[in-house]
Amino acid sequence: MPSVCVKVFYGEKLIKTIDRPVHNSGHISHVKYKSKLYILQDGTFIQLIPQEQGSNSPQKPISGLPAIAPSTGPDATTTDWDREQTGVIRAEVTARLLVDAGPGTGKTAVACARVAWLIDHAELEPNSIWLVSFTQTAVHELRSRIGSYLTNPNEAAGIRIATIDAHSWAIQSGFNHDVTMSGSYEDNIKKVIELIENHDGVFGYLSQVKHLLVDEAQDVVGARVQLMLELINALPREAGVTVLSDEAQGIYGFAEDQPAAAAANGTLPENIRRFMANDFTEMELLKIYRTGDPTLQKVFSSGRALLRNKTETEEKKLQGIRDLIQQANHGLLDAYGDDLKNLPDDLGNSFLLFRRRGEALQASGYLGMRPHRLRMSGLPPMIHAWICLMFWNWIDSEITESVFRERWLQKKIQCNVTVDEGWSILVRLVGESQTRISVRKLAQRLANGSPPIDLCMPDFGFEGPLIGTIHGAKGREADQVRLYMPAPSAFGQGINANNILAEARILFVGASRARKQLLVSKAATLAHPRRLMPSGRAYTPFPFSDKKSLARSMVEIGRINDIDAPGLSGKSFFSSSQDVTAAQARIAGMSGKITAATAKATGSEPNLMYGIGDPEAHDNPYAFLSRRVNHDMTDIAFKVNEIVHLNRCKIPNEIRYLKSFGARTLAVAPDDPIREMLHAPWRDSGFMLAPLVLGYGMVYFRY
Ligand SMILES: Nc1ncnc2c1ncn2[C@@H]1O[C@H](COP(=O)(O)OP(=O)(O)OP(=O)(O)O)[C@@H](O)[C@H]1O
Repeated sequence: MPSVCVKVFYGEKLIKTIDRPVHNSGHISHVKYKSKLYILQDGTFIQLIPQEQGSNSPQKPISGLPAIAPSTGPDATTTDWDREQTGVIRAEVTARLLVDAGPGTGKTAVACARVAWLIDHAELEPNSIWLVSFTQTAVHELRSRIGSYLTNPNEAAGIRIATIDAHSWAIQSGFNHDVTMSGSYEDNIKKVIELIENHDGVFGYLSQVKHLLVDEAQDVVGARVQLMLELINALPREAGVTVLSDEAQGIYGFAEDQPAAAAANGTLPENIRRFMANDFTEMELLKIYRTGDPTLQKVFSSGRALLRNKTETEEKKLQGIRDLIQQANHGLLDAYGDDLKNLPDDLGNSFLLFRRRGEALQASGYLGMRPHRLRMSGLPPMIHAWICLMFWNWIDSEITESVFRERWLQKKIQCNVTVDEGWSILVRLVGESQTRISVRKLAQRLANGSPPIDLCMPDFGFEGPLIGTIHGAKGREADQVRLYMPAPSAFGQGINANNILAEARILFVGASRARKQLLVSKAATLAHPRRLMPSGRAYTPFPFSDKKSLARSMVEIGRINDIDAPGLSGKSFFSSSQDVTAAQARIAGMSGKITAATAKATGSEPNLMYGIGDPEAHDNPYAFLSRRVNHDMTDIAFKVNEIVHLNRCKIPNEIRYLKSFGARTLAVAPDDPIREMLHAPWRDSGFMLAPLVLGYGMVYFRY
């Protein structure tokens, strides 16, 4: 077959020149590009059609991502990449690489550039590339970063980027029709492994994968390691695999207090070395790009060397990391509370990082109504409010594109997604065809614990500095990092005292997020938040009191199930649909801003209910806390009583100092029996608005 040198244009832009075999049908010559045939125009060039032209064009975006940021980092195809990075980005399509490299050396950037290269140069279809990321929010950022490297950014929408759990859900729900993801996460992963091993359909599905990338692989431990090994095993031999990790940053769990025991059988890279060493080539990235500051570079490189040193004791490693951080400190901050009360104004690009969730919540409390964002484990999925605004009174199981567009206009939806983008995201997720989506499937999909990231907000809050746990900031960077380190004495008091090495790594991860400045302060020393089993709620009992008559504790409010569907539209909380309508309208009005809230108790135990409302007003609550809060409060009251012996074991009358960070959509699956407890039309639609309520205030127990 003759071949020809073809110029590929995207709009006016020449994007590449390639050699291609020519196919002839009749007197028309075609060439194949990315698995599609194009007519050779003028015998020498093909024209890809930019997004705004022709709805059936092969280049029509298959999803409307929220606007993709223009490239700020290095371009995937330019020579900005160093030799080691280029070696990974442009490795053979079928290569299986294990890349271990320190913080800020460009692992994530390289992973994104590799995906872009695989699409643009190796011509893989975007949907044949799977990228596994550690957290939901990282997924969000990876997609826009890849988009910024691609010739046609819209192709980023087709790449399968998800957390391991979301990939598992996709496999399960595709091949096991009575899937419920209700078991423990270990059970669910086991079921997926069984499917991969035994189900021909899954095998066929995985045979379409041409490349698998895993970022932050040092944190893949426990059952997820087995799942990833099975997945790699099930891929066709010619599928490439790129695994990126930094052993020195291994902090394992999703949560800041997940037991280190989860890593007993080793991390994914360790297991790849153990079982698949012959299939993988090990590579390194050497240069630190995150920061040019010499003191920070020293923390990055000396810290990593210390943590990887096999002869040093864990205690010495922890002390060594603390010392390095103190030496790199660009200026000591005031004591914790004073620093937070007097924060400078221009902290938009700063992280305020804490070791524990309770401390981060407390810090958010200090900031009051001042704009800030929050990121950590345990918060509910923040599904965009527009989903609920569109569907709260939609009771059919499907909706067509034209009706969807009409409703969008009628309901005056205002959000950071256009109607076109909204529709194409839904078509991709739950489309029955290009012009019809299943609203029923949408409710099902959003009700499970890992809703698709394209429909979620990355943080609680919209602007200002980001407050969070070090775990929540993993893989990210900011110009300034304010690191509130636990006092050395805290290590005997519940902070992983039996895993000193993990603590050293956590501090290392926190410090190595900084691009320009690292400022260090101490976290509050009085606070000893503990975990409450089984919910994981943080609380800080206060054993001392001036008057000796107070039984009190700070208690975390705002965990995943603290507000559930009955508390938003349930018949046992609201007397009529009209009351729910009024409450939902108030929540809609809180969208996009931080507002003060308080939860007041009505009724008496065991039927006591906490209604959330405006602290100043005396009107009806707009939402109710779930019974889980009552149960945990009762347990905490008893625990506090063990300390103060005041026999004040009744739960508080009021939970003050709450804040709402706006509104999110809460979905209830169509077959969930909870629906029967709700007023119409929420019972039938399954979509309602929930306030993003959070707090870590002091509560007073009664007798
Ligand atoms: N070749 C390069 N030239 C310029 N900047 C680069 C280059 N490679 C990476 N960077 C930039 O360096 C920063 C750190 O990169 P990245 O976040 O990918 O590192 P990482 O190895 O994943 O870090 P960590 O392990 O700490 O999460 C980013 O801002 C990225 O854009």
